[in-house]
Amino acid sequence: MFHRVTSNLIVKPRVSSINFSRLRSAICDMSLEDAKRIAAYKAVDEYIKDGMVIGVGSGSTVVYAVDRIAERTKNENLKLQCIPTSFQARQLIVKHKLNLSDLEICPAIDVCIDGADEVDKNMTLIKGGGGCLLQEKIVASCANKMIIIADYTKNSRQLGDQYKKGIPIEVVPMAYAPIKHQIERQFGGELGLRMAIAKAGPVVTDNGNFILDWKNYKQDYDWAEINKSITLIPGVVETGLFVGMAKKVYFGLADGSVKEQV
Ligand SMILES: O=C(CO)[C@H](O)[C@H](O)COP(=O)(O)O
Repeated sequence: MFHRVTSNLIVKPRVSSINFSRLRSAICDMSLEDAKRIAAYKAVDEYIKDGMVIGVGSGSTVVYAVDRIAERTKNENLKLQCIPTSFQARQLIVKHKLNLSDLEICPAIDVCIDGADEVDKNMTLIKGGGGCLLQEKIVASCANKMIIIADYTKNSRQLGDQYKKGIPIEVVPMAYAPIKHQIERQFGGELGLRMAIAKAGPVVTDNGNFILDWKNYKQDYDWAEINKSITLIPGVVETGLFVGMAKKVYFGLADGSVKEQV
């Protein structure tokens, strides 16, 4: 950076007092939130119809979808039944005074709208960044259509290109160590027990389980096969690999448009 020289004084330009990295991150955060919102609104407007049973996913992008569902429910007097995929989703449904239901009452879901941590070119997903993968997979498996909403950072060619926190695997607590060793031995990479932030010890899921995050895996795996093999290990409850489940993905882009992947 050049400085103005006045007499013998070096005067730093005022602009040097701006913290550019904070400014950049503020701008990026804003456009990322906008990207989530436009994807969520478009998906809700295109898929949610009066009388439907809907699956409500988890995460920060789903918050916008529920905002839109609530707005449309009020304006259009929609009659919807909402099945949550997590404690968070349940709270969102209750907060917006939407009809809360469950799989016992409504075992068949019309549309499930959920977020994702990464989406590859075949629409294989990594989910579970928020630790809700088990209920998310159960609810999605009951849905006629699973619709994904995400910002542009989730759009990937191969799993692992964008999302670096690993593939979540929900496990029964007593089995986490042998499962970790078996997956590392059989498939490579490293698995780490997900630790809580505002609590000492591991994250405990809504179902009372632990989460192992699998990093440094081979990126060109056949994910359907890997998913099958891992779920067969005793103590594994579910993986965050969603293979062949998503019907359509809406990516909110930084320029304000929405890209659709089918
Ligand atoms: O799978 C999930 C939670 O278990 C979320 O859908 C995923 O983590 C995406 O979250 P966000 O919309 O906050 O990026």
